[in-house]
Amino acid sequence: MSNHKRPAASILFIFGGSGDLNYRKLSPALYNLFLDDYMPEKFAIAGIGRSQYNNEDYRAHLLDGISKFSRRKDEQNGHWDQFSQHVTYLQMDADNQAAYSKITDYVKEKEAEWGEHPNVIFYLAVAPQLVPSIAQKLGALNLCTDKNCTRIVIEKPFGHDLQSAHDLNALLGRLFSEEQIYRIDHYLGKETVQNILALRFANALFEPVWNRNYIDHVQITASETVGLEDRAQYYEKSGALRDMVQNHILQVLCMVAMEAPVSFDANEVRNKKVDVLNAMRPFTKGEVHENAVRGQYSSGWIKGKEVPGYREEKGVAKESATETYAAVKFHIDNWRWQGVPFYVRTGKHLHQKATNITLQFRPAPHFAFPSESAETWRPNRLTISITPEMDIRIRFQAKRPGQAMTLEPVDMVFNFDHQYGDDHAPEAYETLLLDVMEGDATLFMRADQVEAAWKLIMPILETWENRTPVDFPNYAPDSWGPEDADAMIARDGHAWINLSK
Ligand SMILES: NC(=O)C1=CN([C@@H]2O[C@H](COP(=O)(O)OP(=O)(O)OC[C@H]3O[C@@H](n4cnc5c(N)ncnc54)[C@H](OP(=O)(O)O)[C@@H]3O)[C@@H](O)[C@H]2O)C=CC1
Ligand SMILES: O=C1O[C@H](COP(=O)(O)O)[C@@H](O)[C@H](O)[C@H]1O
Repeated sequence: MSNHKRPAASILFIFGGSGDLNYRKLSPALYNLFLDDYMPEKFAIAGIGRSQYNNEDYRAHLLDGISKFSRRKDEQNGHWDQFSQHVTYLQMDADNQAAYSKITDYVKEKEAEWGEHPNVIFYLAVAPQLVPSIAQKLGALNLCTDKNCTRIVIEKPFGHDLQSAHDLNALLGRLFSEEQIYRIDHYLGKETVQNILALRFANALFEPVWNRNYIDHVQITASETVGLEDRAQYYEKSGALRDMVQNHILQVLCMVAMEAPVSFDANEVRNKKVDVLNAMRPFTKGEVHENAVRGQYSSGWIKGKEVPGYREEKGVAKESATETYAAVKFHIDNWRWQGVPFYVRTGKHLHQKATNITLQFRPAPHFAFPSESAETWRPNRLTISITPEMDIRIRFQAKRPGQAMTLEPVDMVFNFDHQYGDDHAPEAYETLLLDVMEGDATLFMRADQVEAAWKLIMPILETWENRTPVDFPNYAPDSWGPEDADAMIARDGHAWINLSK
């Protein structure tokens, strides 16, 4: 979030250095930061895992990931060779406290080499059950007297429910100060998500209409065409509500609904966001049915490919009740948003990969045009497309050329690619890793935010867990989800907005 300069000397220890997240996302992000001259002048990256690698093999493994997943590949111009000299592999079992001497030794070695004490960043890209034990062992190292130079980054999922998130926060709070803890939500690192703040708070144009007086309702969609993708072990215990709504969607909703921050200080922005979560109306268990819909995909076809139903996927229980789709109608009980429903939905194997937010406006107070022109009239909309399309569009009425007063909805569009070219945007993990090195936590979730989000969805989770879904599977691949979700929004006289490409 800050205007970036090069961070101070830093060592990044990546627990899970041999894992998938590091291979596909973290290493490519660090490499791109290096190419863009954002890495500190003095830096070291140490991947940690039990798998066997020497430094050379490990670097070759990461280069393979970069060649497949980085937005910029190794272009044989010597950059990779320079970057890879900063990369080391530490083979160790994170369950073994004695092995952590490898970390302290490495820090001492770098201190001696660089003649200064670096920031020490621990990135926990490991399964959530390992996090408490690693955090405890790191806490016991007492690595630096100035606490703020040690930082710990925690990947999602942060807890499985309110209680486990609370317990994890309590544990981390005993070992580190809140300023040292960076809870990742990669959506917050997306350019288009950060741009919501610019749109709202750097322009005078939108704020006067950004409220219940002008906005009829808000929709947030995060639809995916992919299915389970071999992630049964994680997803069977998670489901769409935990995987996408509790974190990404609620964080995006907060950015749409928050009050203007006084500054972009990390705590000021996060205070304003948590105010939204605290103002959101919790459901009683009796209200869940009216306000939340779950779904699970059947077998079928998507984009010309035959796919199994969720219950037939590898590692999934035959009678699995895990939802691969969730839609919820939220209410925010404050002056700005009273009476404005926020409809959110997400799902796997849906018709389109699209994450977007639409604010639909109320009609103009008086319609003075000939009655025939009402037929083509459509409500104003402001749509922010986050991924894969990256644009902001405003739909308004225009007069179609001709002698008759015929109204027609047209779009005014700001498209990131057209404006900046298509290699403009850093990946979310680039932004977030740079922020961690700089010590800027604005785009990370604070303890109270995470718990407020869990608190909100707990009644839905508990209701669903106690009631077996009788109608699963209830939507076909390549569709827009279960009919019940259409019925939920239709009861309010609305329909889901499916943007066409
Ligand atoms: N992959 C992704 O795209 C995303 C992942 N995440 C989150 O990131 C985390 C990691 O996911 P992912 O990379 O996919 O998982 P993987 O299973 O691919 O990697 C797990 C890593 O943990 C290491 N590990 C496990 N046990 C130990 C141990 N006792 N000591 C040392 N290292 C150990 C493994 O190393 P080794 O086997 O060598 O010991 C491996 O490097 C999860 O919390 C996941 O939810 C979040 C968003 C996206
Ligand atoms: O965190 C997650 O996000 C991805 C979707 O992310 P996106 O950046 O591609 O929109 C989702 O597929 C995954 O299930 C979830 O864990």
